[in-house]
Amino acid sequence: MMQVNDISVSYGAGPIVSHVSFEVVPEDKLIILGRNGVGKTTLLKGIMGILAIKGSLNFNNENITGYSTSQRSRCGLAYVPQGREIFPDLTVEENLQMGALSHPVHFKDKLAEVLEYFPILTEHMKRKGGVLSGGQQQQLAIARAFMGDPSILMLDEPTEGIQPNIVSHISSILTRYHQEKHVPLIVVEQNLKFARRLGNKFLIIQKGTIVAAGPIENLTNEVSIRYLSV
Ligand SMILES: Nc1ncnc2c1ncn2[C@@H]1O[C@H](COP(=O)(O)OP(=O)(O)OP(=O)(O)O)[C@@H](O)[C@H]1O
Repeated sequence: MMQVNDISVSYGAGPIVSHVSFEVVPEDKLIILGRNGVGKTTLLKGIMGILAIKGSLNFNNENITGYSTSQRSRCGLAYVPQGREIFPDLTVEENLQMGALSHPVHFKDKLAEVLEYFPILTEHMKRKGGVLSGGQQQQLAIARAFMGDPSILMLDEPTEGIQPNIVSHISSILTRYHQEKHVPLIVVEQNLKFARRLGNKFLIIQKGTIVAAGPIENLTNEVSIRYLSV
């Protein structure tokens, strides 16, 4: 499905992500963990083509290393960035339309399908995205990604600053979406409870390299103390 082969990413000086390799198959809900500043966001941005990478990236047997971000989107890669980055001055409906740019003909059908996952958004369709609460904005950002019918979905800290009951709701929505659509997830996360509940595999990054990886059952308290405690 997706092979990340020996990827390095830098902002100029030394590499921030260094020789990272892993594979994602359709069954996967891969959680990427690591302390602050170790390169998790940089890795996702490299995969999404927002930052240039060294190494290679294959998606569905296609080498997409040289593709631009929009070409990667058209291949089915979707990314919900940290801080959500919805369009605050556009309405909820317009935000969702932006997510459906690649499928404008089927907008109404897709909208109805996506709102089944996020019924809360139905009552806010005409409001500006910027006036929604943080939890609602996060749901809008994920809903917008669903509108593009992604083949793989990457999320950067979807629980950051979100109250616990919405965190658990988001976990349920992502689990259901994954089960129903068979879309693999790559989720950068600091919330261990959320990670264990959602994920089937994990990897931990330290100083830009993978230092631990495996099935989620192996993300023991001992491993978290060793690599994640501050
Ligand atoms: N635009 C940039 N220019 C230069 N350095 C950057 C830039 N963005 C991030 N960095 C540096 O790259 C390193 C990794 O940052 P990154 O955001 O990928 O970490 P992270 O693991 O996602 O952290 P966090 O958990 O805090 O979000 C940090 O040292 C950061 O200061």
